[in-house]
Amino acid sequence: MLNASTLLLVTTALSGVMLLVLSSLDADKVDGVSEWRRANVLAIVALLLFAGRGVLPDLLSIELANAIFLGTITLIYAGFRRHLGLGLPRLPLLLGSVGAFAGVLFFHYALPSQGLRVTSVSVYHSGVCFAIWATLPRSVDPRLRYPYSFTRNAAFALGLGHAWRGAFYLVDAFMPVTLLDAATWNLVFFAIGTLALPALTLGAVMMANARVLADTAWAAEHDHLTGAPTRRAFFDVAARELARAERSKGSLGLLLVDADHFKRINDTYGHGVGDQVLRNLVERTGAVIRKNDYFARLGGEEFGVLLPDTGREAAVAAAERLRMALDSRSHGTTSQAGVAYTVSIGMAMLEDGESFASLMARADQALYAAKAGGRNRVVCAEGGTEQQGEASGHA
Ligand SMILES: Nc1nc2c(ncn2[C@@H]2O[C@H](COP(=O)(O)OP(=O)(O)OP(=O)(O)O)[C@@H](O)[C@H]2O)c(=O)[nH]1
Repeated sequence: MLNASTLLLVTTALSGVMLLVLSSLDADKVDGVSEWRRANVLAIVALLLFAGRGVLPDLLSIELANAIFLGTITLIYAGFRRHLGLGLPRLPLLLGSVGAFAGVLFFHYALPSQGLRVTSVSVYHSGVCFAIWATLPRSVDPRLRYPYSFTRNAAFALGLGHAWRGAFYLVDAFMPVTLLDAATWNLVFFAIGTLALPALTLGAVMMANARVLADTAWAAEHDHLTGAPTRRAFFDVAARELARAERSKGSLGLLLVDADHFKRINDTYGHGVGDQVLRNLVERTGAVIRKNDYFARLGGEEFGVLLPDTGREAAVAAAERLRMALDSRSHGTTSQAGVAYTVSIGMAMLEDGESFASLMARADQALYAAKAGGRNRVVCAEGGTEQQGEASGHA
């Protein structure tokens, strides 16, 4: 038969399991994990003290147990705030927890009422659960959506549960209640009180795992130096765009962008400045291309831009606009790296039934022609051969 003592032991075991799961996460890499861990350690201590009611002195099984339990929910909340990069509203938490603990003391020694002690503690727990619910954002990266909505919903349900628990014991404030009583309502409210922590920790673990996976996926798809998408991501997007263009009989343009005399920049100013030039190139390109265009670092100082749904003329104009935006000499400024640089661009338009490898090869030939033609220019490939000078820039 289920009774409160069994529930206490099950919840203690659950907190132990949560602690083990949290230990598998790197606290240095995931913000909030150390707070969640400490909360579960404290929960185990508090639950064991609650279970010792009648055996241990009241000071331990009531005052100390409740004080620690107030600390656990506070730490869980602190973990969520830190995980989201937010500061902690210390004053409301301090006032709330001190108020709840004062209630425990008052309704133990001044006006003894087990029910009102439960109400004092429940009001604080309810407030913190609603604060967690309000803190977690609704719109997040799709990869984080499920863990966030699970945790928000759990926090909201627990906030309601605690509020109900507080109100229930407020109404029957002076009825003799024993916390470890097996009465049905008592058990339900007891479960709400004790299972809140494992439920919120489960949400926290799911959020932390999703964050680690999302960060890993981001790192695999983005270049460490410039933050631009990688060659691998570029080819994935290119395959999708090629299929889409074929299906809708739409047009697809490709630009290969290569920094001019980059070796000279490295040799003259050092690799650090070369790196800054690459970052600057990525930043400026991001500001010039349209939202629908896709830009990636293909390797070294070479970049690719996919121009979906773009006709030839518009693609030429986009390439020329990009070349000019990257030519710091043309508007009399230098890059943030402190050195002027230019780029050459090879452009090709997808032809009927053409593979992406062939499109790349034609854009590459056009880029080669742009370099051979004096650099700082755009050359467009035409069918199997490139057309020089159609949109050439200044040499
Ligand atoms: N600083 C820095 N340099 C890089 C990076 N990746 C590649 N490079 C350098 O880029 C230079 C490319 O040199 P080249 O292929 O000779 O081309 P280039 O000097 O730009 O000459 P053109 O392309 O013909 O105008 C090499 O010196 C590489 O070491 C990087 O991430 N950072």
